[in-house]
Formats: sequence, C-alpha cells, structure tokens
Amino acid sequence: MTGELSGYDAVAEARSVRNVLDIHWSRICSRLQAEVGEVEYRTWLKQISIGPVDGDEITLNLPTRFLRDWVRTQYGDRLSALWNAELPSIRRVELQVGRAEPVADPADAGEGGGSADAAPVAAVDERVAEARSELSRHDLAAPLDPRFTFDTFVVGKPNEFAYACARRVAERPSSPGFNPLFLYGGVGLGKTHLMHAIGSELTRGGKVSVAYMSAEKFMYRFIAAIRSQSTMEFKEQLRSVDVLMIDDLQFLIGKDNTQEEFFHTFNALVDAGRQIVVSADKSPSDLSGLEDRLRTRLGCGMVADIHATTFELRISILESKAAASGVAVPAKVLEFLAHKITSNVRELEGALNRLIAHANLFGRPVTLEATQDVLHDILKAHDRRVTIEEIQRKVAEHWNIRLTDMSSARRARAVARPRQVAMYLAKQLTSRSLPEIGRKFGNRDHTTVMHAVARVTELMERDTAFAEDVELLRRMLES
Ligand SMILES: Nc1ncnc2c1ncn2[C@@H]1O[C@H](COP(=O)(O)OP(=O)(O)OP(=O)(O)O)[C@@H](O)[C@H]1O
Repeated sequence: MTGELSGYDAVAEARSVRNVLDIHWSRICSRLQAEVGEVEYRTWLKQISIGPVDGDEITLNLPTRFLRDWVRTQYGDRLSALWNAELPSIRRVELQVGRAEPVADPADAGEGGGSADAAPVAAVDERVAEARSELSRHDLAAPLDPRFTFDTFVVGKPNEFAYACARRVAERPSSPGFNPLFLYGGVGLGKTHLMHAIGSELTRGGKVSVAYMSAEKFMYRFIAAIRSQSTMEFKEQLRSVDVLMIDDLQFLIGKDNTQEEFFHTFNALVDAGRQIVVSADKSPSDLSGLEDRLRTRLGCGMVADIHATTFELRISILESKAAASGVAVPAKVLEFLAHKITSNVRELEGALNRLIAHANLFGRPVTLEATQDVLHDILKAHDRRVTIEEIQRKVAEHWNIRLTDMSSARRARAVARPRQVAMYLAKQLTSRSLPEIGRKFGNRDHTTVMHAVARVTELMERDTAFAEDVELLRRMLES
C-alpha cells in the first residue's frame, strides 16, 4: 500500500459494503423482536420498510394509514431511540404510508451476508453525505452514551481484567504498556460500554478531548473527506484529539485503504503520546484480514478480553438493572432469566426491560409465571433443548431410583419426591406445557405437575440441602 489513497478506491470499498441502513435496521428488528415478542413484532413491526435518510431523520414506510398510526403511537419513541442508538446522527423517525417491501427476517441479516452487488449505491452515498455534513459541523465523534459509565458496569470474573484496564486508561491515559488498549470479546458483552465509560470519565474535567466512533463511521468520514477534498482537515481533526476510540474494528477487514488511513492516524497519535482505545470481536492476532503491520501495532499495548458471562455475573447484572428500574423483581425471576438467557448481556437486558415494561404498564407484580408468559418467545429461542427424558434420567440417577419410576404409579416418598423434582425441572428447563410434561410422566394430569412445581418450590425455600440438590441437578442438566 502506498501514500495517499485515491477517492475512487475508497468509494469502491464503500460500495462493496452491503446496504448499511439495512444492516442497522436488521439489528433494530432483532432487538424489537426480543422486546415486544414474536406476535406483536409480526403483526405490526414486520410491515415496516425503511425509506431514505434526510439530515437527522429517517423515513419508515407502512402499507396502511391504520398501521402507520398504530405504530406511531405504540412504538414511535422506541423506534427513534433505537435508530439513534444505532446511528447517533439519526434523531427522528418519520412514519409514513408508503410502499412496504418485506423486511428481512432478523435471522437472515448477517453482517457478512449479501453480495457486494446488492449494495445500493444510494445507501452508501447517503452515509457519505451524512458523514460529510458531520465533518462540516466539526462533529468529529459520536456522542457518548451517559448510561454507559464505570458505575453502571457490573464487574465479575469474566470482565474484571478488561474493567481494570479501562479504569487505568481513564485514570492515566497514555501510560506505557496501556497504549493502545485493545478490548475484545463476543457480541454484547460490554466493550462499547467500557469505551464510553473511559470517554465519560476523561471528558468530565473538560480538559481532555476524546473522539469515539465506530470503525464503520471512520470509513464513511474518510470517504466523505476524500470526496470533498478535505482529507487534510480530516486528518488534522483526528490527530488533534487526546484520545481516539474506535469501536468494532473488525469492520475494517477487507477495507485496505481505510485500514491504511487508520494505521497512519494510529501511528501519528501514539507517536504524539495520545491514547488509542480499540475494540473488536477478536484478538489482534485473530483478526485475519487486517494488515500484519496494523495487527502488530494493535497488539503492542494492552490486550484485554471480555469472556462470556458466568451465571453469577448475569445475576449481578440483573440485580443492578432491576434495582435501577425501581420495579421489584423477585430473586427467583432473576435466577430464572440468568439460567435461560446466557448468550449476551444485551439480550438479558432486553428481556428484563420487557418484564419491567409489562409490570409498569399493567401494574402487576413480576412473578415467575408472568415472566414465562411475557417472555415466552425469547425463552423458547433460548431453550437449551434439554429433554424431559434427560431430566428424568439424571434425577433418577441422583436419587438412585429406577427410571421407570418416573412414570410408575408408585407413591412412596423415596420415589414420589424425585419424580416431583423431575417435573419441576422439566417446567424450568424446557418450554413444554404442563399437560405435555404430565404425559411424559405416565400420563399424569397437568394439575399433578402444577402441584409438583409448587411443592418443590416450597421445599426449596424451607430446606437448604434439598434446594442445593435441585440446583446442582439443574446446573448439570444445563451444562
Ligand atoms: N458488565 C456489565 N454491566 C452492566 N451492563 C453491561 C455489562 N456488560 C454489558 N452490559 C450492557 O449490555 C449491553 C451491550 O453491551 P455493549 O454494547 O457494550 O456490548 P459490545 O460488547 O460492545 O457489543 P457489540 O459486539 O455488539 O458491539 C449494553 O446495554 C451494556 O450496558
């Protein structure tokens, strides 16, 4: 790679990016689906198709006036907030009656999916135009989310190292050994949260200038600068900040020209003693597709990974978020959620928010039953696919009874109690209904299962040793 890039190359790069708005919209759809449930999503929101972006406003189309009005009153604010969270330059959502093309199912919307040819040039142009107007307003960076602070970040084993490194950078930026700080980990585990926390902490005194932006934004800014022949200003702007934070660096894979520009910016800043913070989904050495020299430099400072959450961390996060909401959420419900939703914190948070919204809306207390009902769709998607047969086998082994006793008519306590526990676990760990569970236990009635669930719950509250046994079984079945 050599010297100054040609605008043509960079624009070609941008054109090879799939319809960026579609990608953002797909992410928003996934979130909405998780928040409102499959039925509501399919009934109302799946009818939306995205229209053009004009300044800070995006148009969303709905096929009928009725649908438009309904979506506007029920979801208008939420849609604006979600768009703004995805693309901070979008501040308003305009809902109008228009031709609605079917929205891709969130499930089909992988970032890497779609052919390069499918990328509508108009969408790229829009992003570039948006980036250009931001540049002319000297809005170098995206605003920091005030909710993402160190205080609201819950620390546990999986993230304590990354947290400590982030704290250290916030306290003493550009310390040797911590520049760059490279945070990596799976989706929704708190990388962005930590970066914003560093930014907020550093800008609090008003003396340090911080620029935070996604790698994607970096690319569009760069292209906009090339198109408006203002690359020098762009470079100067970038190189004048004290701290530069680039989120989701993996976006630059395959974008050689933007990578090169980033590499030069990176070197200029580090050489001038400024701090760089970068996040990605993989470690520098695993980011194949990034230029070797860039990977090497990225790995030169502190590399900190955020591991997948543990049950304990999920519980702490839920407790903290429930407490902040002011809604009383029983420990049993939090435990249930922490067991069921293990993929990432974003989804866990989404599930809790939905429970809280329902509780506020209907003024009803949050119970385990209500949780299973309200989050039915999410829970189904996270069903670990533990089978009732597996549960019966494990429980029978644990209490040393015959497997056939799970469906036999024997009522001796030594047999009846493990059977009740197996029914309880079947209710907790599978999405089977009470009658379905009853059928698997020798065609018992659903009221028998209900009774078993209540009895085991009650015993667990009274008898710690018994509760530990049940908990252990649950963990064994889930792992
Ligand atoms: N340890 C934590 N304590 C409190 N909230 C957390 C924690 N980890 C993640 N979250 C929350 O989970 C959500 C997702 O986190 P974030 O956006 O930082 O993830 P990410 O790792 O940047 O994900 P992506 O890979 O999608 O960019 C945010 O709302 C964040 O506040």
